Amino acid sequence: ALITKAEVYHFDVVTLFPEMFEAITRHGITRRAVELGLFGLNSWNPRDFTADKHRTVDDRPYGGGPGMVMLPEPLESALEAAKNRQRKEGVAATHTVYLSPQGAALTHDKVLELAQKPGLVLLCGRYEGVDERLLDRQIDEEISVGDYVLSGGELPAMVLMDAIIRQLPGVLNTAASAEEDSFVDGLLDCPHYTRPENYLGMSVPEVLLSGNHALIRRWRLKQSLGRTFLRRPDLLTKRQLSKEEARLLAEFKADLVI
Ligand SMILES: Nc1nonc1C(=O)NC1CCNCC1
Repeated sequence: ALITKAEVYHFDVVTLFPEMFEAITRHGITRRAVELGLFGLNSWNPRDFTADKHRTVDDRPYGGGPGMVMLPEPLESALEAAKNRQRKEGVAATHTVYLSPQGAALTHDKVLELAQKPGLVLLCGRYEGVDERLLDRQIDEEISVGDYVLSGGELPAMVLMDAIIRQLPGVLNTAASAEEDSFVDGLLDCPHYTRPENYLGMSVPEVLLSGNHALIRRWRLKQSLGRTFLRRPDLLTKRQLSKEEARLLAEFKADLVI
């Protein structure tokens, strides 16, 4: 098939720790994607937008209490610089996401939705958080990667970026996108095996050595259904099962030693 010129996805990240993002630009699939020019990443450090000698980016909270809050002015300037860069790169309507536990839980559907845009501005918080007036002015959407507290928004930002990058055309080869599909169709992945055939006395399920691709497909689907039932029954409530899937799940349950 003719490979169309893939558009570049533009990330502009506001962060006190830009070096952290080497975790995705210098390794693996995402490194290859940036080298192929499938996405671009610019970072904007609020410290570079301070006006005082000490390059202050945080201060004590009004109302007292522990910890510090990020000052709005350096963030405002850094976000404006980030948005200007997005517009220069041709992103007509910028979309700014703030990563925080107060955001909506990140889902695969949200990843797909954001991957359709031409780019994103990502605000990474540190300390207790960010002055609410900055968020009111600047943030289109708040997203959480889970109900636990991290030291900064950088790792959540990289989780979101990685998931988006994998959706961009030209990033995943067919094998990797097959892996993606198996996961994405709302079920947990099946078990995987590779050499040696006998590992410390443990063998590989016979069906996988049979070369019977119909049986192998069926076994894998049954394992995905069974694992989802055992480990994440909540996912099953959200997913219609085909007649074949319902039958395979029933078989899996019957095989369980109760
Ligand atoms: N969970 C999270 N999903 O997105 N961000 C998350 C987070 O824990 N952020 C920290 C919250 C405390 N201040 C520093 C940042």
